[in-house]
Amino acid sequence: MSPWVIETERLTRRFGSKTALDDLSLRVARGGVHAIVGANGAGKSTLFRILLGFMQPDAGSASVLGLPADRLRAQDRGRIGFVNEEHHLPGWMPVRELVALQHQQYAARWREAPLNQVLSFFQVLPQQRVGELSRGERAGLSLGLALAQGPELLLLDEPTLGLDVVAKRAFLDALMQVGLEQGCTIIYCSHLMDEIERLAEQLIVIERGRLRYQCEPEALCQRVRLWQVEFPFQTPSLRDLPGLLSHQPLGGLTELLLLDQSEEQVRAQLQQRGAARMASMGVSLDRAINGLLAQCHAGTALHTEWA
Ligand SMILES: Nc1ncnc2c1ncn2[C@@H]1O[C@H](COP(=O)(O)OP(=O)(O)OP(=O)(O)O)[C@@H](O)[C@H]1O
Repeated sequence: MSPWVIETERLTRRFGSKTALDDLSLRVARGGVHAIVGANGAGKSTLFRILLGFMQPDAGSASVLGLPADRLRAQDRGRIGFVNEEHHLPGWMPVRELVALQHQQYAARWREAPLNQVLSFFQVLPQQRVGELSRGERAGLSLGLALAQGPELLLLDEPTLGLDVVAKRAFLDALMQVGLEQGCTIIYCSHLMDEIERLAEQLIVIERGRLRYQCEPEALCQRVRLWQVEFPFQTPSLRDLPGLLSHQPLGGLTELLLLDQSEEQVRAQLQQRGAARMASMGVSLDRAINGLLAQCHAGTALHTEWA
């Protein structure tokens, strides 16, 4: 059995002049929750579409559960659960009928218990029509159906988009309680840092269709430091500062986020630029990821890469 739940090799997908995935080589080990983060348009949904066999790459290859993604059979697809923010479900159908239909389709692996657990979590009733459900309840139903498939891999593409804080918490609680109990690998794509912070055991950062970082959240936090610096005269240009992720004024100070720099190097660099006083501190995961994404948006070159 392949140790990788997902493996892509130089995966490339273009849309006209846009390159959504650019030579993306990625390996995801089985088990746990892996969060994919990236700026808007980084290629996350395109990657999911290819992994699910909904779209073909222009070059490179992708395999899921050790099988080529472009040749998944119906029974292989049944091993992969998918939930996205749209929760495409037939509105006219009563929940009971939809559940029966899915049960029929995934009979071999069907697990009623996680579905019932999620439905009671969201207080969804069997006789309700899907179209009458609130957005949060539909999200719960989508998750419940995906879990009932008994998936080995669960792909979640911004599943809590548009949910209020209570529904979001209920969704994540259900996911953690039920999804992880089932032992499936969860790949979670989100822009919401509180969710990433709560769920992710591994982080995958994609920038413009390329893999930039794959590491544990704590490892990323250790690599990013926040500096508060006082420039008594004019603030110099900081664009060429090694490891710079972002900078912004804060009162009379300048705040800098720097990646992979030693204290001594930074102090020397800042003193050269006229800094009078400076202090450095650790950052939360939220801040570290936001710094990386800000840098991705700015399109500045990385001084270090690890992927
Ligand atoms: N069907 C399509 N036709 C044309 N361009 C597309 C299509 N699908 C995606 N793209 C382009 O490919 C790039 C990657 O899109 P994708 O949806 O994969 O990004 P994403 O990381 O999921 O973004 P977001 O976080 O905003 O959802 C974008 O520039 C997008 O405009």
